[in-house]
Amino acid sequence: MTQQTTAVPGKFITFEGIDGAGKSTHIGFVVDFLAARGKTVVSSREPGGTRLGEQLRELLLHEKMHVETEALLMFASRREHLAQVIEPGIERGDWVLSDRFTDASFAYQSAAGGMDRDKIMALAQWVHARRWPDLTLLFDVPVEVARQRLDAERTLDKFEQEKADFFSRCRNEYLRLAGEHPGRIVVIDSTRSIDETRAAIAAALERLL
Ligand SMILES: Nc1ncnc2c1ncn2[C@@H]1O[C@H](COP(=O)(O)OP(=O)(O)OP(=O)(O)O)[C@@H](O)[C@H]1O
Ligand SMILES: Cc1cn([C@H]2C[C@H](O)[C@@H](COP(=O)(O)O)O2)c(=O)[nH]c1=O
Repeated sequence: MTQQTTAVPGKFITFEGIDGAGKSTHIGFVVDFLAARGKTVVSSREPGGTRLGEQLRELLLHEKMHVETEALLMFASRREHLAQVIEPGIERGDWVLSDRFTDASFAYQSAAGGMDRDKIMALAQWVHARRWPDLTLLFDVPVEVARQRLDAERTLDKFEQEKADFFSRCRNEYLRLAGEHPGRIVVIDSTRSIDETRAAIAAALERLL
């Protein structure tokens, strides 16, 4: 008789926040934290995470385009990411981390870019109706703090060059989403020191372990 073993499904954790909020700073910490607890971790990002997705990322971060084209390309990248990285990883029992997912489309293309929210929801239902993150860490800082952090460090891409009111709309939408999904989205006060922020992240992760 053949015995079939089915892996316990893994988890899906996403990182969100306005540009410069500090989310990328903490992904390495989360990888180490979970690995130390015996989890196999896959760390990825959107747009990107696959060969095609990284090509789309180049276009999305550097070419001006209609906001609906932008949303469609974000979801094209996401579809490939789900097929190649997210779903196979979760099925293997891995913990899949993604630097951004669909909440970013609500914040950037809809709230800030002006696209109809229902169209983003329709794309989300089409592309990943049954797959939403188990946990979303929302790194929250005032727009001015994020701007100072970005200015201190790099050449700005298309989104990072947007004005303060664009990021205010993004931030407000992220906070609105957190209010709508309190069981999934944990707001992390990212104005605190890196160590204090890590402690808040660790507490949120413990809930999933
Ligand atoms: N808690 C913190 N205190 C002070 N500086 C911080 C803190 N967290 C991050 N930073 C700094 O802010 C800058 C931006 O951080 P990071 O690249 O992680 O932001 P991000 O949210 O991933 O931005 P983006 O989405 O644009 O990539 C970095 O220089 C980082 O060192
Ligand atoms: C997934 C996703 C991303 N964006 C924007 C948000 C950021 O400005 C960039 C990605 O850059 P990061 O440094 O890796 O955070 O893309 C978006 O507008 N919509 C999306 O769905």
